[in-house]
Amino acid sequence: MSGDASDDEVPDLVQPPINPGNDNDDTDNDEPPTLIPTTSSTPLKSKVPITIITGYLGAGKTTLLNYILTAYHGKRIAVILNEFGDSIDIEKQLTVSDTNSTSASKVPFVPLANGCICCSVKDVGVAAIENLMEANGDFDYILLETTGLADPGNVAPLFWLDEGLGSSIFLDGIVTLVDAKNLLKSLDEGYGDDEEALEGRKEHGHAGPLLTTAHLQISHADVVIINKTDLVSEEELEAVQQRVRSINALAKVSTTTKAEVPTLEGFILDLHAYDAVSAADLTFAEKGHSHIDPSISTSTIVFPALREEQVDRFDRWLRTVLWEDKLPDGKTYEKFEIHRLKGRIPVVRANILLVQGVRNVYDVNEGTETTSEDSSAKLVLIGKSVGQKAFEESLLATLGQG
Ligand SMILES: Nc1nc2c(ncn2[C@@H]2O[C@H](COP(=O)(O)OP(=O)(O)OP(=O)(O)O)[C@@H](O)[C@H]2O)c(=O)[nH]1
Ligand SMILES: [Zn+2]
Repeated sequence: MSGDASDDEVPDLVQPPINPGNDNDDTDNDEPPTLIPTTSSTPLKSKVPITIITGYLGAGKTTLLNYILTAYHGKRIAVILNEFGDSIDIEKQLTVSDTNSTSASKVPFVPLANGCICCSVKDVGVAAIENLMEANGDFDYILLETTGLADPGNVAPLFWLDEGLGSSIFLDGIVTLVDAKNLLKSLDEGYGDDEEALEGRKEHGHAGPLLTTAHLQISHADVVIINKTDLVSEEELEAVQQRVRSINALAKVSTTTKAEVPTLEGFILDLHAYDAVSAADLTFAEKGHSHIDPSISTSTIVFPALREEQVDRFDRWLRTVLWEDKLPDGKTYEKFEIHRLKGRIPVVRANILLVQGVRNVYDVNEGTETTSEDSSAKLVLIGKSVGQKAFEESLLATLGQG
């Protein structure tokens, strides 16, 4: 091991200077993202994973939660329902809880069997959840069920935080439930997406093929569970699977009835989807080139391993693409949008770089493998218009190889 860190250290989790999704006026019901000092007397504890569970109304989110709570013994799990002024969630509490059901709407926390608790919150955020944990003791795992219309791309960056912030939780992964019977219709027509939401998305440059909440929930997923398979024929199920894979070739896809997934650990829980990038993750994505879905697709750029002096240029390319929504180095291109990004970028005579991104937040870490001369780099992009040739041309031009 070389003792001293080189001065061009790989950047930590990088966020754009201004978060374009957030207006910056100080609404006073919003807790500021305070840094939590790590110097307190609390002994070092391991961080608690949080899994975000999304999926449209009735897709089977609560069914999955109940299944996990029954099947995943030996862990204290906190279930958090993100209510957003949605009355349905009171019902959810009742479904999940097996005690205290009558007072569920008054008491924020409902104790569940096997030491789990359930609560319903309006403002999801690290501070809110850390308060919850403080008030209720330690938990081994947190499951956050979002409302059916939530865009996971807005929720994920709240929990995907830099080590330096000293947070006690970390984002483990996003699990999206889809309803086998209704998914194709939802992707083609939008579901429950009110006019306003669709108009809003158009204003954000989503003209052209319809980009629905169903797309967003699939494109950001680490795991997609196609539930309610009992309601469709084999052919219908096959079509749904293909459509899901064409949108997101990085996600693991499985099919279930009553959300009964074959295993939990490593399959929907404890994924470490935001800190690891395995070669296997990218291999499948590289093969998929179908563009069945008109709005969102997965695309892989393969390019030669970087020389050390190209690492900064690569980072500049990422910043321009993710923060400015532009392809650097002057090529004409179609307007695009990146939801998720993963890459393994070997650097000649140095360690491999592992790249992770969700929307405009990204992270580059050094892996342990060193690079052989002939290994190539792979960058997988999920989003709108990510299949265009201009991506590769722009990247190679920025690296000085074009
Ligand atoms: N036929 C069939 N019904 C299912 C399946 N899984 C769940 N359901 C039923 O579908 C309904 C909705 O399931 P939930 O788990 O409440 O779905 P949800 O996504 O939590 O719904 P909301 O919280 O309302 O958004 C319930 O009546 C379930 O019993 C399945 O695989 N097949
Ligand atoms: Zn539910």
